[in-house]
Amino acid sequence: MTTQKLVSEIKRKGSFLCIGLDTDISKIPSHLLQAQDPVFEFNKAIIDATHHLCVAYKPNIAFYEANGSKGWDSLQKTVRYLREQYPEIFTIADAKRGDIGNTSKMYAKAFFQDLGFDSVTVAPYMGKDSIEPFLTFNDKHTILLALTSNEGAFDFQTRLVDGKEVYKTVIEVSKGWQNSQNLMYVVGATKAEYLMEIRKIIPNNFLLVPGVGAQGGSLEEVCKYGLTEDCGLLINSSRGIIYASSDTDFARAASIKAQELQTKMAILLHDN
Ligand SMILES: O=c1ccn([C@@H]2O[C@H](COP(=O)(O)O)[C@@H](O)[C@H]2O)c(=O)[nH]1
Repeated sequence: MTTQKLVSEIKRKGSFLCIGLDTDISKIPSHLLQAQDPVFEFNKAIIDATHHLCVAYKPNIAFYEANGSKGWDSLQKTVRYLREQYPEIFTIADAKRGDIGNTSKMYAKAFFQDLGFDSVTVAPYMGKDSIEPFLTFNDKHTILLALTSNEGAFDFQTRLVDGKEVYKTVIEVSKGWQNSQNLMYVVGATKAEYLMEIRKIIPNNFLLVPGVGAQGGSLEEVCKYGLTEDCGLLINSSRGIIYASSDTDFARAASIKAQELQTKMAILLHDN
């Protein structure tokens, strides 16, 4: 999906919500466990109940890998379902990959070609040759970890090296990579106070912002410095939406939580 199409969907829906499909088999309602693929049934119900309120879904690959080959089946079925039923939705494989060039090429093939995701998250630690194989895919987006939402972000990312924070160097250097127009960046909602500085380096790039909801990040704080003319933000919430109820009403409960965020987003977009 092109950035232009993503922006037009954000405007049409009045939403820049991304729903995280971090589907943990031990947390899904017990009545679904009789199904042949409980994880897919859960995802399908969540998607059907919330697709009109969000513009993106982000399955975190760890939750699928943890179930072995069955997990990959559930993931594949989920992405196919989204592509066939809701082709206007932007899909994010939260996989945090990156390796030497020829290995990254295989990761890119797996997530963009085989699974057909619109985007994948990657770690910048191994540098340019580990990321460029992802960037060669046109109309696909590579989402680079910049400043993550967890406490451990302070271990390396905010450290000064040659007088500059590592996360700023990551963003600045990555702007010079081939096809860097295909880059988006992860910035945690718990780090909203850093957004003013980040927007000075990348005024227009889309940011994927996890950490609203269960991690306590504030939507309003993120928007204060993160919003651009074209929105420029995808705000993710996973547990806060998909586990709103553990009973038979789980999909409706998820849609209520998603609606709460979408309503606030529509106002923020309107006032922007
Ligand atoms: O900095 C980061 C990068 C990725 N994540 C991922 O986003 C979701 C957040 O889930 P919640 O349940 O809404 O807390 C999850 O998949 C993380 O692995 C992140 O939180 N922070």
